[in-house]
Amino acid sequence: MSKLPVLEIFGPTIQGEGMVIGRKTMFVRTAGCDYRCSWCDSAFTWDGSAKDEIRKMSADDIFNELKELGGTRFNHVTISGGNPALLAGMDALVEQLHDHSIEVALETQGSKWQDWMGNIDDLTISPKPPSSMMKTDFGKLDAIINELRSQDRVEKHTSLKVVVFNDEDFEYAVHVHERYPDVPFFLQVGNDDTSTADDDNLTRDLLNKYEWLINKTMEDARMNNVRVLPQLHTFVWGNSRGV
Ligand SMILES: C[S@@+](CC[C@H](N)C(=O)[O-])C[C@H]1O[C@@H](n2cnc3c(N)ncnc32)[C@H](O)[C@@H]1O
Ligand SMILES: Nc1nc2[nH]cc(C(=O)O)c2c(=O)[nH]1
Ligand code: SF4
Ligand SMILES: [Mg+2]
Repeated sequence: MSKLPVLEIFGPTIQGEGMVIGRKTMFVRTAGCDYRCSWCDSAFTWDGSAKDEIRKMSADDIFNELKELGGTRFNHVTISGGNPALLAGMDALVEQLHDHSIEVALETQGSKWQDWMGNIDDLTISPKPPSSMMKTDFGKLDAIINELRSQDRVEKHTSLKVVVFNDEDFEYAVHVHERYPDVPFFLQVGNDDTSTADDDNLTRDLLNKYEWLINKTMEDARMNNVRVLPQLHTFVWGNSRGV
């Protein structure tokens, strides 16, 4: 059985972002990413700083640890990273969770497709705006969205989520929404201080940014069918890891 590089398993907590915000969930965070976003809040998954914490785990190992931590107090697991879509061997974990009536969410940036992504219950695709310094391969993203459309996964099981730091990012978000108008769309506030431990300052700053993003959306006729969200977990736990 193939082994997966795992950096964190935690929960139960709440899903702090996107299409199932507020949902009670466990998290599995894999190591490794094909991107290097300038503002990545999980850079430890790819910058080498946590390389000693990476564990090679089978689907069984991961399932057992989820059960040890969460017992019977969960029925939803979110797989994030890093980019879990780098890992072909994730299919076994998704199947095992489904066999136990546990729903599965995935966070990925839309740069890679794996066949098991067609079985994800809550699939968040988060293409990266200019402030990240990454370049979206729209040919790749088109192919992924078309694959999901052909499997009838778009309406109920998929969403797009774009993090916005500035006006240019907002225009990028408009472009993505207009390119895939049938995919439920979320705007997310960017956190530009992912290392501060001053939660009061961070919260005030993020609330102001949320208000800015709301106002921009309210004024824009191209963005009538979107949802605007903060990262809810940062309001409760700041920049802490494993929550
Ligand atoms: C850490 S990423 C891991 C999954 C995948 N690599 C991705 O980017 O979608 C999870 C989510 O956090 C978002 N994110 C990362 N850094 C952020 C920041 N500084 N502020 C707001 N959202 C951020 C990403 O855009 C993504 O939607
Ligand atoms: N509570 C909580 N919600 C989240 N939603 C997306 C997360 C991620 O890092 O992918 C995340 C996370 O790390 N924690
Ligand atoms: S794609 Fe996701 S994990 Fe990778 S660098 Fe960007 S935000 Fe971080
Ligand atoms: Mg996060």
